Amino acid sequence: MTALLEVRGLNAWYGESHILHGVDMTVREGETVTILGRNGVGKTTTLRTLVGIVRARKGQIVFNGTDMMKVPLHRTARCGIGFVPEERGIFSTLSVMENLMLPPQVADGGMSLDEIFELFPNLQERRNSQGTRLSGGEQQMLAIARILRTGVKLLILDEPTEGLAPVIVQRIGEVLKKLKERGMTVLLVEQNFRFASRVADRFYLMEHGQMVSEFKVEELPERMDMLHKVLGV
Ligand SMILES: Nc1ncnc2c1ncn2[C@@H]1O[C@H](COP(=O)(O)OP(=O)(O)OP(=O)(O)O)[C@@H](O)[C@H]1O
Repeated sequence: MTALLEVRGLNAWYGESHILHGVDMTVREGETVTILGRNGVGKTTTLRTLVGIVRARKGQIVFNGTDMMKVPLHRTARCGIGFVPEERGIFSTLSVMENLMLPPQVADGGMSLDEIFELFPNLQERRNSQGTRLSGGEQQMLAIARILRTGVKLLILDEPTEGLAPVIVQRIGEVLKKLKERGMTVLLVEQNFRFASRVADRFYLMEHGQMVSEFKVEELPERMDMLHKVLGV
């Protein structure tokens, strides 16, 4: 598999606070990769730095052949990276339908409304509901659906299952599996280890602003002792 995203020696700062200390990671085309780690180690900051929200950064980010260090935040989606933040980023005063009609198509391969509603039947039922009236799970699905409309090649998700009921978590897992079948590449941060172990092909474990370990899903059994110690899973 070819590397879609290559990150080398990535450092990032919030003001004086040095948060990322040389992050190295690779995401290959079609893979689902999960970043694991305790609270506060820099997982969210890694995603925010990759997409260019955190600009105080140093190092290399190459995506699909483009040097992302030179790309302003508003051009990130055009380059093919879509980001769903923890707070989801939908327009809560607009309806489901309006939220789905707004995102610009940035590349070929953006999903049609029919495809979106096939993947998220509940969004079709709620098509006229305002964002604020949606459940947490529906909001998360709408946030993902909005990104899928654009045609990006890499979907980045920050804790997509946070605060959601087990049945909804399972639905999101099914969505990610279907996206994988379509060839989508996904990078996510996830605290829910059970969920992550079902959807991911590969994991990075993060500590103190660096990736300290990298392993495939097949290697999970032999890593469980270490993960138990670090994450308490
Ligand atoms: N906007 C900010 N300004 C200053 N410091 C921040 C900011 N956001 C996060 N931090 C700090 O950066 C460090 C890394 O935070 P980050 O959110 O990336 O961690 P995380 O691994 O995603 O953990 P969590 O699961 O708790 O979000 C923490 O020490 C946090 O307090």
